Amino acid sequence: MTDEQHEGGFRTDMAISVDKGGPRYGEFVESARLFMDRVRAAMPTEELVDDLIDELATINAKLEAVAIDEWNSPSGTRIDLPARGNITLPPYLVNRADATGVDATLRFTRFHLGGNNAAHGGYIGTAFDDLLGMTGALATGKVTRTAYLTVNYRSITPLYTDLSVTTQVTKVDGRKIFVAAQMRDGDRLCAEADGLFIALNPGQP
Ligand SMILES: CCCCCCCCCCCCCCCC(=O)SCCNC(=O)CCNC(=O)[C@H](O)C(C)(C)COP(=O)(O)OP(=O)(O)OC[C@H]1O[C@@H](n2cnc3c(N)ncnc32)[C@H](O)[C@@H]1OP(=O)(O)O
Repeated sequence: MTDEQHEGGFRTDMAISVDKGGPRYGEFVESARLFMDRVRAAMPTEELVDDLIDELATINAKLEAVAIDEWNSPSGTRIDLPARGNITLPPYLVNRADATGVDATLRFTRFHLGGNNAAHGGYIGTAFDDLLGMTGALATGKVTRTAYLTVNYRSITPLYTDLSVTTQVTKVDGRKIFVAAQMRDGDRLCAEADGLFIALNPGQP
């Protein structure tokens, strides 16, 4: 897909894929996630920091050599991988997805730490935004964009725990898709959200 073909600010066809980046792309993304966790948890010596800067310069140069535009990258389009292979998103697995809503399992790790072993509220909002955007897309067959998203934090959201996220379409009114979501640790409600997503018109920036 070229820049001209994507018709506006978001993909019109979502450009989903299962093979870009090859069979070990998922392992690569998980290694990058583990690296982010390790950085967050590290108390390195000065010498180790020197070493790591050099090693990372080599890795970053290799990745710079294969950089590609957002419309064609595997990140965000690999629907066979957690969070579509997008390291920006907290890793979730979709268990069910249809026009009425989505059920997913999500696990926050050290990278997503807010404080006192609990997840950062911004990452909870990020997870809701993406899964509700997916809900809007599946409800309409179109790309949708967040108009508003309200998050209520009801109880502490733990790290290293399988959390369930459930989303529902509550109302569709033309281009407006009203949605809701809940994040639970077992039976305990950790956070809930409601939002409005707007189906983009063709060519809309
Ligand atoms: C199983 C695997 C499948 C995989 C399948 C792939 C799935 C792949 C998923 C990807 C998931 C990514 C999910 C990321 C989602 C973002 O994060 S998007 C980024 C964050 N959001 C933004 O940047 C949005 C910025 N705002 C805008 O661009 C524009 O304001 C909007 C939201 C597009 C609306 O503008 P517009 O299209 O010109 O529409 P406009 O005429 O203003 O409003 C339309 C209607 O909505 C109402 N409205 C608009 N905004 C509001 C508001 N804030 N409050 C109340 N009403 C509002 C208007 O009043 C109007 O109502 P009516 O008069 O029709 O009754």
